[in-house]
Amino acid sequence: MAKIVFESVTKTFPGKQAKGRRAGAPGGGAFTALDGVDLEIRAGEFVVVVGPSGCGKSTLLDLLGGLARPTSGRILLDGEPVTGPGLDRGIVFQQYALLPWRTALGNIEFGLEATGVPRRERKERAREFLDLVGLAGFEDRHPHELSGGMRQRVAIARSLAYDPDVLLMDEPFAALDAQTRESLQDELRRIWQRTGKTVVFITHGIEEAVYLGQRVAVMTSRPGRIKETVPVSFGDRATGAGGEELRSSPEFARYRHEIWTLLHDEVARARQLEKEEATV
Ligand SMILES: Nc1ncnc2c1ncn2[C@@H]1O[C@H](COP(=O)(O)OP(=O)(O)OP(=O)(O)O)[C@@H](O)[C@H]1O
Repeated sequence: MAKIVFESVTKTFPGKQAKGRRAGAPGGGAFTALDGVDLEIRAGEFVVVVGPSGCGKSTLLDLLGGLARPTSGRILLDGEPVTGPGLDRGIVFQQYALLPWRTALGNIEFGLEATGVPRRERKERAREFLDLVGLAGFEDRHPHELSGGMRQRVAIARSLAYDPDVLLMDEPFAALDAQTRESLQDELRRIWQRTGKTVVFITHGIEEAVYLGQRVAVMTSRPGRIKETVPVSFGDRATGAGGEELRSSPEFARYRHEIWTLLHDEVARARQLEKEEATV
């Protein structure tokens, strides 16, 4: 049984740009962000979702996180429909969403308070996860005393600490500089391999998608659907190859080109749509 199933998931929002002639706006004031999304994700799989701006990637993740409900269709998690947020899913956003008045350790502990873990155990577990993301020694720093990359590490540790089965990540590294982003990508892959979590990761970056994903799901422009999913595997990953070696390999370039080609038409279509809207 698949861990996560999207079954003909459609999401419309009321009252936005009701231009009858557009596919994304069927009239009556409704705006269709997602239209018949079908996707299955296996337990322990790392799936990356890419698509043009505004195609509904975040909406897809919000629905899976239970932060919003589909207009039609359903999302199953372990065979059960998702009806709201739950501790079985951890979410990491682009913005760190850390509590500024709490230390790094305190922020991770905060995530555990809702789970009923006893206080002493909370502290221990928070330390363990701070260690896992490479921040041992930074327990007592407040968010403003940490770099962007470190803050995002704390956010990841906070999501992992309460041991969700599924990690949902919405462009978590987008605001970081290239070097920090690449080192966090390595870190995330290592954590994923070690913990066996199911990861659904959204990005704009084709290279990031190829580097991270076991499968890359490419979405159409608005209204969003899954256009194609591309399985990604590198022969030498098993031998521990990563970083520059992998990024500069011919296999990597082939995947990057394949996904770029799939995205290209969709991005052009999305731009055209934006232009038309700006002139109406
Ligand atoms: N609560 C809402 N009410 C109305 N429209 C919304 C709402 N949330 C999202 N939308 C619209 O739905 C569409 C899809 O938005 P979404 O944020 O999911 O796209 P995205 O692919 O994540 O975009 P980006 O890549 O730019 O972050 C957009 O046109 C957005 O304006």
